[in-house]
Parts: sequence; C-alpha cells; structure tokens
Amino acid sequence: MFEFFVMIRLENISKTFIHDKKPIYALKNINIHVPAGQIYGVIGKSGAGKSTLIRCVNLLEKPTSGNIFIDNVDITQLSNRQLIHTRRKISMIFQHFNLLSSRTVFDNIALPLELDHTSKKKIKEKVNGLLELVGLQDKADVYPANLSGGQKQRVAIARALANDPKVLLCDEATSALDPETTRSILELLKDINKRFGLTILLITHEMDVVKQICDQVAVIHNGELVEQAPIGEMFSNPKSEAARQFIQSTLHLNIPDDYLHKLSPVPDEGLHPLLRLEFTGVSVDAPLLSQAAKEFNIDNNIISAQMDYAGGVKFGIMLTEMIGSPLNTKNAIQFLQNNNAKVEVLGYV
Ligand SMILES: Nc1ncnc2c1ncn2[C@@H]1O[C@H](COP(=O)(O)OP(=O)(O)OP(=O)(O)O)[C@@H](O)[C@H]1O
Repeated sequence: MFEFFVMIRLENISKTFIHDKKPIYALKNINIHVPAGQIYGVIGKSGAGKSTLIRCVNLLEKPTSGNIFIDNVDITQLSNRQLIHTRRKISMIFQHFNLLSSRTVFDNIALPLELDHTSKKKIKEKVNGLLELVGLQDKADVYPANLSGGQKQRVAIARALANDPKVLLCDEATSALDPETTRSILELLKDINKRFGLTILLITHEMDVVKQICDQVAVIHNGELVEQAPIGEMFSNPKSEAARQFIQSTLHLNIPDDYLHKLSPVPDEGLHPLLRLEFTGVSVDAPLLSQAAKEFNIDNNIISAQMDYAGGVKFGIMLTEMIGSPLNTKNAIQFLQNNNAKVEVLGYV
C-alpha cells in the first residue's frame, strides 16, 4: 500500500504550565501526523491549547513530555546548536506579522538570509523572487508602517520562505485581517503549498479558514485532541460536539424577527413546530423533506436555508415550519432523525 511520508509527527505531546503553584494541563497526550505537502489545520476555541501546540512544534515551547519528529528527526533530542540549524527548515508566521519596523520590506525578507551569511548578490536575487511571489515588487523600499495588514502578512510569508523551509507554521495568520484579505492570504498559502510542496500546519479558531485551504483538520478542546479527519470526512460526519459546533459556525441562519415574536416555547392548539435542520453527507442529498411530506401527510414551509461545500462534501442548515397534526409532525421528525438529519425544535409558531 502507498504510504505517505510524514513530515511532522507529534507523539504523546503534553504540556503542563504551573501557575500560582497549580498545574494547568494545556496539552494532554496529543498525537498528530502531518503528511509531507499537506495543509493541516488545528482548530479550537480560545484557551484550547492551539498556540501552545504550534509553539511546541518548533520548540519555542518545550513540551513537558512527548517527542516531535520533523522530517524524521526527533528535535526534542537535539543539542541547542543542532536545533538552531534544524529550525531554519521550520518557518513561522504570526497573527501580528512580527516584522521589524526599522527595516524596509526588502530588508525584512533578507534578514534570515543575512543571518545565514548568504552573499549580497544571492540575497538580492532571492528577495526579488520572493517579492514577486507575494506580489509586492513595488514595495521593496517601503517600511512596514506604510503597509496594509494583508501586505504585512505577505512580507512575513516572503520572509518565512527565504530559507526554503520544509515546514511552515501559521499561528492565527489571518485573524487580524478582514474577510477579503483573509481569502487572498489563504489563496497565497495554498499556491505556495502546491508550487513548492511545502507542508503547512496552521492553527485557527475559524472553521472558514479550515474549510478554505486545509486537507485535514484536528479539533482540540481543553488540551485534548478530540477528533481528526480529512476535511470532507469531518464535514460529512463530525463525531464530536466540538467539531459539530465549528461546522455550524460556518453557516449563519437567523430566525426572522416576526417568527421570533410569535415563537412559543410550548406546543399549543393551532401552532406548528419551528425546526432547525442540519444536513451533512448522505442526508443532504436525499429528498428527505418531500419523502416526509408524502409519508406523514405534513407540509414544510421553508423559511430559510443555507448550503455549503467543503472537501467535496455538501452540508447545510434549514429553518422550516412543519405543518401537520401533532402525531404526524412527531413521526416526521423521527423519520428525519432516522435518516441522519439533526433536528432541533426551536419552538412553536
Ligand atoms: N506561559 C503560560 N503560563 C501559564 N499558563 C499558560 C501559559 N501559556 C498558556 N497557558 C494556559 O494554557 C492553556 C492553553 O493556552 P493557549 O494559549 O495554548 O490556548 P489557545 O487555544 O491558543 O487560546 P487563544 O486562541 O486564546 O490564544 C490556557 O489555559 C492558558 O491559560
């Protein structure tokens, strides 16, 4: 069988901080394998342990226990000198860009090459190539203060690529950017990933980011890895509540005001259930609503719906008023649930 070469392998990584003499278990036994050339996302809420995790990958943070293999080398076992050498192959970009304000764009990108004692001629060639790659040829002599957020992140990406890394770590790299700039930065990362086969590990709290560029995703919650899967599999069949919530966060559906006003929490004569339906994977393609309508003699008044697409999988949510007798609506709801749709009764209208 064809085996992927694993570029980043985290084995049983735990990290415990001591705060006020009490332990904080930031990471608990995390195992992640990132195949070479993949974009791998780690998603979690604030405080889940994402930053700690990504900082462990280049040993900015030393794990309390566990091993980290990059390109088959256990970097937890390296001497400081060896680590400096290996770290050149593990680049990182940050939420707040971390550019040097006293250096021009050109000189920011040149910095890792200068530290590597590269000749001036080679630096010029390399930096000009990188400026072109990130679309900032005309900004070489500009200082970071005069750039937009998206341009700053482009400079940071160019700087991160200067040493021809094998791995790029992205620490909430688009969290400070507006949605359109976020999209263009993610497209740039995807382009770089494809062009150079660069392995990218990113952390984020936004499923939209994962949806746009990741091949695989892991969900961490309270320092534990609760689920990991290829992106299509995660969206079609999320197994943990945390994953389900992140998927839902990419779909936005509000109850219209007039429905909110008349919504009653309890059933009553003449009122019908207002349902929030979630469809993923198999349930999204089946004509479940019309089947339910025929089989149970009910009507569905669809108020709003949103469908989306990630990793080759469709998923979506719908707000609908189900009109029929109490027994028929109860049976129809059961039918939908039996067919992998998630049904929530929001109230009665
Ligand atoms: N240097 C530290 N000392 C003590 N506790 C820490 C330290 N760094 C992180 N923690 C704790 O470890 C846990 C995980 O923090 P971490 O910053 O990794 O989470 P996160 O998922 O990146 O959150 P956010 O998205 O808010 O940055 C939190 O409870 C945090 O308070």
